[in-house]
Amino acid sequence: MDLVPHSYYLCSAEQSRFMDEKTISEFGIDGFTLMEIAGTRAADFIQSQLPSGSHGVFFCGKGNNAGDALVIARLLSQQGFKITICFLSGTGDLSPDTLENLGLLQKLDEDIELLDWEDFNPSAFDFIVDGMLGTGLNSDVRAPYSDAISWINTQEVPVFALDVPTGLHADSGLILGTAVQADFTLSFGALKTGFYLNQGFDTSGEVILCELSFPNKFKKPTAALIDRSWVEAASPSPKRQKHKYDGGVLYIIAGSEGLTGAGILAAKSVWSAGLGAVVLITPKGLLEIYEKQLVQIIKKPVGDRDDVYFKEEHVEQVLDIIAEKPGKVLIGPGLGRQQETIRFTQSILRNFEGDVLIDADALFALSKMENRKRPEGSNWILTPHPGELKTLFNQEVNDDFDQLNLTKEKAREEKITLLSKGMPSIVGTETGDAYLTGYETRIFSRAGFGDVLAGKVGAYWLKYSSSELACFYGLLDGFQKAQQYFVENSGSLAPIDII
Ligand SMILES: NC(=O)C1=CN([C@@H]2O[C@H](COP(=O)(O)OP(=O)(O)OC[C@H]3O[C@@H](n4cnc5c(N)ncnc54)[C@H](O)[C@@H]3O)[C@@H](O)[C@H]2O)[C@@H](O)CC1
Ligand SMILES: [K+]
Repeated sequence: MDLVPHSYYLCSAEQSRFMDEKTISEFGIDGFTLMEIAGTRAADFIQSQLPSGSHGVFFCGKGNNAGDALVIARLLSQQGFKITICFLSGTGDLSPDTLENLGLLQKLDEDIELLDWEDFNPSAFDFIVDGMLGTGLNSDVRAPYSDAISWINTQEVPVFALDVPTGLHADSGLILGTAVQADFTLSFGALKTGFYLNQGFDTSGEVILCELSFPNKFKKPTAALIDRSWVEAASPSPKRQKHKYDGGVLYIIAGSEGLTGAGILAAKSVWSAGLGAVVLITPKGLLEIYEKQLVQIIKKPVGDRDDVYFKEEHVEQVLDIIAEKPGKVLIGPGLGRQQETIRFTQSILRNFEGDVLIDADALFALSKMENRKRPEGSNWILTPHPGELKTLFNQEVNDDFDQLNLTKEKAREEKITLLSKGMPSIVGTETGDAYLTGYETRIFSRAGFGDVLAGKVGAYWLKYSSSELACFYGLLDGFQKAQQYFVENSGSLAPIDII
């Protein structure tokens, strides 16, 4: 996680509380000051979005989330905004800092409307601020909070959620009962994992990080967001190649009768990432197809003319080929699930002491393997989709939060790099770190895109020698190509064209 700027860290509610408490008790900045900073940053943002004189309604609970809302209300009232504040649980039981902020608000001369939910009279507001519940949410949202949420979600004016949209679980991104549908979420101190998991992506709107004064040493994130800016800054400059084999060769072991498309997509994807040294290993019976489709790419046939899928008897030959030049292996796309192919794949995985990217049908073969120990000196990247992840580790994955936890846990336990495809896509590393995409990646689950992604990951693995960077670039570039294709072709999908 050393390479990641802190603004890309993703934290849980507990980690947010931890940073808060440590900053207050050990570092010496009190909670009231932190609340003032949070509110100031949020007020600046809201002000930048709206004309002065706008009328906002601020929904407040009784915890510190409401305190943030009261700071914002106070600051905006001084800038010509009209303010209505609606308390969901009255004002008799406010947290100490929130109560203090209510006191400050009442000292102002401005005409600020303060009322309880029972007296709330829906009228035309220009914007809504959600200061009901933040990281303190601990169960399904109760009335009257749920009633307020129902009303908020029918309004067409901008909704600014403070820290977390009320009802969204900050860790899992699951909606507890009901949740505020935010246009903007102003997240304090650190981004939350829940914005990018499960319903979080569709509930949080645009996420804005409002930095607080938490010292970096207290930041212990659950994961980090993958972003091109820091990924590029963290990449070593690729070694200048004199010869096309200098960076090593990517050997692709793919394809079977009826599934040659997967091998073609993967090989073209590697090629288009600018990697010249690609060798496609194929059963001899399929060579003709590849000769027509992959003119630029070197093919090495194994077995006999009537072999149209890999068999155990090809293992020796394949091991000899991949030992010819230094490089890495991509195994899986379109291999098929014949018993003989499964045994072939397992034997390669058991015997090859090098770097292997395991995808698609090779993941299936791996999941059927009794002893899954990696050979000494080998490094593995696995790229399962959610179904393959379940089969591989024989565990239920009910939602994205499970997927994040399982990906982290298994990557660390098995000392592998796990790129778990889905929305979001999650990368788990052998050191126990996790990274996830904060953008639309559902496209990778469409037929063909998995092969394109595997090709890209393989190419970048060779280029940078880092399995993590390989996964990040695969996800960034694969997505960029797919998105570009979508725009140009108004949504129709044909992966063969996007590589
Ligand atoms: N120093 C601090 O503590 C800071 C806190 N900050 C803010 O404080 C928030 C956390 O404050 P709190 O821990 O007080 O928690 P919240 O303000 O999120 O809410 C806690 C209150 O909500 C009630 N509650 C929990 N679940 C409920 C449900 N399902 N239905 C109805 N009521 C429910 C609890 O009984 C409790 O009274 C953060 O999200 C952030 O907005 C920021 O101001 C930064 C500084
Ligand atoms: K909130």
